[in-house]
Amino acid sequence: MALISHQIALNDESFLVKPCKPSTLVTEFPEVDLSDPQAKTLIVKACQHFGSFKLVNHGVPQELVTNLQNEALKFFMQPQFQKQKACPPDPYGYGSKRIGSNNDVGWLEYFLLNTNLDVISPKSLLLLEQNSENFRSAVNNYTVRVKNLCCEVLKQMAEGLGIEAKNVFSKLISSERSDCCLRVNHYPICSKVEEVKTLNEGNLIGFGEHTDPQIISIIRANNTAGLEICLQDGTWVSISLDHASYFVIVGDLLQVMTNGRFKSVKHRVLANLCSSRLSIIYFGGPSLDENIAPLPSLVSKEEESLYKKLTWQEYKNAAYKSRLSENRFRLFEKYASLA
Ligand SMILES: C=C1C[C@]23C[C@@]1(O)CC[C@H]2[C@@]12CC[C@H](O)[C@@](C)(C(=O)O1)[C@H]2[C@@H]3C(=O)O
Ligand SMILES: O=C(O)CCC(=O)C(=O)O
Ligand SMILES: [Fe+2]
Repeated sequence: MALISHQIALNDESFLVKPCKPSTLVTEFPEVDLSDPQAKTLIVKACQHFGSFKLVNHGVPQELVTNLQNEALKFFMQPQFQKQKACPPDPYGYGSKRIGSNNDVGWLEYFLLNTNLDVISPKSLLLLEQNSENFRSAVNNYTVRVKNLCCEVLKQMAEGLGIEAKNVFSKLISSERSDCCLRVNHYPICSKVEEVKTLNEGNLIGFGEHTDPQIISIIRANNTAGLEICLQDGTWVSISLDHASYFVIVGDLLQVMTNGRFKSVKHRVLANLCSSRLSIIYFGGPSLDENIAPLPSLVSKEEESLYKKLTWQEYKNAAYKSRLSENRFRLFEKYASLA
């Protein structure tokens, strides 16, 4: 199905980001084959250096992805008044151009649902109910499989880190009350290409720089470029993602639980001026009352625990009050208030 070209007015100056450091294409970006016996070692290495990696041979059937993409496109093609029945996002629901509740904007529209039926929010239910049975089953079938994938990847991380209880991370996601969500982002083509080129050296922010607050995020996108990650030296690299691979991102909670061994990576999406982009992201979060702190087995005698304990609810509340690009780690840092 062809992607849609939307007309969104380019009159909001906050889209026009300051020229950012140019991005480079890293050809040797880590790619992990989940069926490779070395996968756990490669995953740990990638999470330490890049806070992310590409994942192939993951076992999620292409059909589930294609169904969800098609249903999502049907949703986005509806008239605005129909989509806006699930607006404004709270954070769940349908959103357009505004991200979160703190004046962040981006060249996109999206829907966000929490997927666990035990804790599903009213807006997520509304979104499911206002759409067809095909939409609901595409969402359900996909989330069941991607959640399993999340757990598999988290088990490999635990094994790779030499942790005895290999379900130490995955049990947080598989719990009945886990706080996981599914987001579908649609970045339309910007029809005013010339205007953007002149005003902003060709850069139009789709989704501004941020880290993901949860444990892990798993991204699937159509073939369109736009996703970038920030390397440790502050340079941005463009991630070329084909339609069959996943991109896995370490979230803030995983950085805390690994006592900083894994890096929660800053990433952003630049809108593509030639073709629209559709991405599907599954965010794996623990139950709201889960205490998050560095795992004792990862804090060696010589080291100290870098972060204090917070529940996911405490961290989530604070994170959702912050701007997209804010450094939310201060909340976890033990010595921040002494500085
Ligand atoms: C500006 C914001 C949007 C966000 C909540 C926040 O206040 C800061 C974190 C943002 C983020 C990034 C990852 C996910 O896309 C998201 C759903 C999340 O959990 O944290 C978004 C939030 C959002 O879109 O509401
Ligand atoms: O759309 C994408 O590829 C990534 C968006 C993102 O980082 C997010 O939704 O948190
Ligand atoms: Fe993100």
